[in-house]
Amino acid sequence: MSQDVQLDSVTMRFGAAVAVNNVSLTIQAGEFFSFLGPSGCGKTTILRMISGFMEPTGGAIRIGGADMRGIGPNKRPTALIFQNLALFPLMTVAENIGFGLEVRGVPSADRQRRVRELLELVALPETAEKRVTDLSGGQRQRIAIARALAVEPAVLLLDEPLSALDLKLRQHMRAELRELQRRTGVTFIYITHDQGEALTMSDRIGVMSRGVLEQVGDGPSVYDHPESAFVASFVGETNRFDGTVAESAEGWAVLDTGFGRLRGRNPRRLAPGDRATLFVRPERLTLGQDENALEARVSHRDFEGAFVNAFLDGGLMAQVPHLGHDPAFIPGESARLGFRAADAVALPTAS
Ligand SMILES: Nc1ncnc2c1ncn2[C@@H]1O[C@H](COP(=O)(O)OP(=O)(O)OP(=O)(O)O)[C@@H](O)[C@H]1O
Repeated sequence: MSQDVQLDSVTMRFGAAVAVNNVSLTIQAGEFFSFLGPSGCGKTTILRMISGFMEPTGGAIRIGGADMRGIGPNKRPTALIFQNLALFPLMTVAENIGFGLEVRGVPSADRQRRVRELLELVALPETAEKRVTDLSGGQRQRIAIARALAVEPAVLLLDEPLSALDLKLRQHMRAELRELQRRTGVTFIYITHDQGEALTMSDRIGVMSRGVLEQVGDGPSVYDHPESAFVASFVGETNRFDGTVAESAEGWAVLDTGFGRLRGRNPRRLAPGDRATLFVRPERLTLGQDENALEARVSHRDFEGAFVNAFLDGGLMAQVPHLGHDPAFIPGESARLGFRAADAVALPTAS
C-alpha cells in the first residue's frame, strides 16, 4: 500500500552550513511529487533523509504516520533509484529484479512469478535472460524501476534517474514513469533540476532554493502564479522588468520601470516605494497588444521549429508559434509589444 510522507520542520546541518532548512510538507499517498531546484539546493539531502541514509539534525519524518527516527533504510517502506541505476552488470535482468526478494528469503517459485509480473509491468518480458549490459539506456532504466518495485515499497524515491539518457529517450521515459506511477499507485518522490521533467510528470512540485522550500503546487500554479522572484525565474523562461512600485491597490501594482509604467498582479502586497520586479512569460509578450505597451529593438531571432524566439534590447524575449508566416520580428527594427496586466506578476526583487 502506498503511504503518505510527512516532513515536519525537517532540517539538515553540515557544520555551520544548512543544507535543508525547516522544510514542512505532506506528500500524499499515491502522489507523484517532485522536488525541483538547482544543483546544491538540498534535494538529494531530502531524499537521503526520507530513505534513511541520513538522519535529520532537526524535525521529524513520518511515513504512513510512523516516526522514522532511528529506522534504517532496509526497515523503511521506501526504495531508492539512483542516478547511475546501480544494476549488477554480471547478473541477468531476472536476477537483478529478483535480487531484493532473494535477500529477503522469498522462495524461488514466488520470486520467479513476481519477476515475470514486473517484466510485464515495464513491458520487457523478453529480456529476462539477457545481461543488463546488453540493454539500451531506456531498457536499463525500466529494469531499475522493476527491481525497486519488486520489494513492494510504499514510496519510491527517484534521484534524477533520467539525467544520463539522451533527450528523446528522456522525453519518452517521462511518459512511461508517469504511466507506471498511475498503474502501481505507489507514491513517487522524484528529484530533478529539470523543470520540464517536473512539470510534465508531477501531481505537485516543491521548488527549492538554498535549502528552503520556496513554493509547493501543481505545474500550472507554480508556472502561472510564482510567489517569489526565484520561482518565477527558475521555472520556465521569463522577462523581468525591475523597478519601484508607484501605485498599489487590492491585487494590483503599477511599477516605474526602464520601459515606463507597467501594471501587473500583486500577490505579495507590495506597497509604493518598494523595489520590485515584474515578471512576464515570453509567450505572453505579444505584438499588437495595447495594454502595458512598450517598444524595443529586435536584436535577433531564433527559429526553434515549433516556435520563433525574438530577442529584444533590454534583455527581453518574445516567443510566438511558428505557423509558416512568422510575424514581423525584423532584426534591427523596432517592435511594438505589450502584455495583459493579468499575465504579469510583481514580486519583491531578489536580493
Ligand atoms: N555529506 C555532506 N557533508 C557536507 N556538506 C554536504 C554533504 N552533503 C551535501 N552537502 C551540502 O549540502 C548542500 C545541498 O546538497 P544536495 O546534494 O542535497 O543538493 P542537490 O540539490 O541534490 O544538488 P545536486 O543536484 O548537485 O545533487 C550543498 O551545499 C552540499 O555541498
